[in-house]
Amino acid sequence: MQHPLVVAVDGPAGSGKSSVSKAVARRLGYGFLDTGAAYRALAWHVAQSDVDPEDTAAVIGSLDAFEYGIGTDPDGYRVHVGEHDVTEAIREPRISGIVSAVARVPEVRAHLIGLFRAIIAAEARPGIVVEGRDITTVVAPDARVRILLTASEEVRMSRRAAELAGHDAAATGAQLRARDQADSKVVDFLNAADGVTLVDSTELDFGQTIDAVISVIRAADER
Ligand SMILES: Nc1ncnc2c1ncn2[C@@H]1O[C@H](COP(=O)(O)OP(=O)(O)O)[C@@H](O)[C@H]1O
Ligand SMILES: Nc1ccn([C@@H]2O[C@H](COP(=O)(O)OP(=O)(O)O)[C@@H](O)[C@H]2O)c(=O)n1
Repeated sequence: MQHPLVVAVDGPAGSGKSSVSKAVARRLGYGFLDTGAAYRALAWHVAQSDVDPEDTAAVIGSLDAFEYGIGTDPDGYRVHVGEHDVTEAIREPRISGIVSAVARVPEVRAHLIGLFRAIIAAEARPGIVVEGRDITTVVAPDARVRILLTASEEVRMSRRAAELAGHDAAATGAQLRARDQADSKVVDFLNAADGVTLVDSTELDFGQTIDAVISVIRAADER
């Protein structure tokens, strides 16, 4: 028996991974880990250090001074880099615009994957919902529950645009599409790998999507 029970959730930008996983964790009394936040926090750190995100060697060099802090409480979710609370700053379009360049570096991925595995292993709650792009395939391929959460591109764009009210909706949509294209060259999060259950939220509202994910977890529990 695996401790904690790991629920791995992957999917493209705006599919609902973060909000749905957090709500599922809350409902089940599980921990929650947003792995994209770590890539975003590193992109923030790179920008803060005036490092060119396209300069691979400099990005790798910046890992040494990257003091990342994140908890797994779905209710008290804050992201820190050193003393800085970057929870809101890492969601800004200027960070979304450079995060893929940082995330494609293999040394960066190896470093952060080690961190994620340590956080998962240290989880004290009975389970943890971990969401990202390569959780079902690379970070936790042995997870008890593996889900690919998708939604049509149109729906994902309109959800993200609603969230970033005040920013240009067309620019937000174009950035989301460009980021998915860049990210999908590094890991495949558009097709469900063997043993991964597809949950398509295009026609589901938020509550129905949470219920769909919980049904997959319950079904796995009964196996
Ligand atoms: N099934 C759904 N129906 C309507 N809105 C949703 C649904 N799932 C997620 N959302 C909303 O869409 C937005 C993007 O979700 P988010 O969890 O940030 O996606 P991701 O982490 O995959 O990028 C959020 O504002 C969230 O509340
Ligand atoms: N497991 C992961 C999670 C995120 N990422 C990278 O981190 C970025 C931000 O991830 P995110 O999950 O916060 O993005 P959204 O889908 O929430 O917009 C992605 O665009 C990827 O470049 C990754 O490479 N692998």
